[in-house]
Amino acid sequence: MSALLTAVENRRSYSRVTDVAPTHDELLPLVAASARVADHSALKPWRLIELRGDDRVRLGAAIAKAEHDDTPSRKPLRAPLLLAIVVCEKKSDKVPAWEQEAVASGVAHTLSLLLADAGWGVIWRTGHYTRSKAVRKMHKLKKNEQLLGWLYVGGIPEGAKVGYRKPIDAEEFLSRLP
Ligand SMILES: Cc1cc2nc3c(=O)[nH]c(=O)nc-3n(C[C@H](O)[C@H](O)[C@H](O)COP(=O)(O)O)c2cc1C
Repeated sequence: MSALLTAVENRRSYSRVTDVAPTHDELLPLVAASARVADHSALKPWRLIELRGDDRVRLGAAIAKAEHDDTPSRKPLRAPLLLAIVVCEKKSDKVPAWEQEAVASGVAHTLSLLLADAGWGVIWRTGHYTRSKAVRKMHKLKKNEQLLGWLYVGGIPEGAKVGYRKPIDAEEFLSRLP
């Protein structure tokens, strides 16, 4: 079995992580590799924003604002590092918005896999507030940008139980044209 197949098969999400996180410099090669996803017209319609320390408190306040809640949300504090996934829609006659979202999404999935392979705990999270005005503003998104959520990243807790996802019957998902 190839190392890639094993890595993909073994990937799982960690909803609980410890407070260690990859540094900016450790992330760079993984981000560069993730950029190798298929990208129609090579528009690179994505970017990532690192949220660490008090950045997460600011996100908690923005979430509360979006949800008309008096108490700041503690959700962003569940991991030491959040990577906001941003799709940056580029002007193109050839590549519609949905294709550009597919590229940004591909980057996020690939980066999740590479982070998992490097030994980090990762989970992709969103929420009703993901595309709210308050959360947009806090990330200083431009008009052509939208959030696809955040990769929550941290250390894998000792003795963390491996989640189970029932294997699919691939025959059900792969068929010939009717
Ligand atoms: C776009 C996207 C958004 C998601 N949002 C959430 C979320 O807000 N909360 C959550 O618990 N899981 C969310 N998930 C699912 C988790 O990332 C994860 O896949 C799920 O918990 C199953 O775990 P597994 O990946 O180990 O099978 C999201 C996944 C994707 C792709």
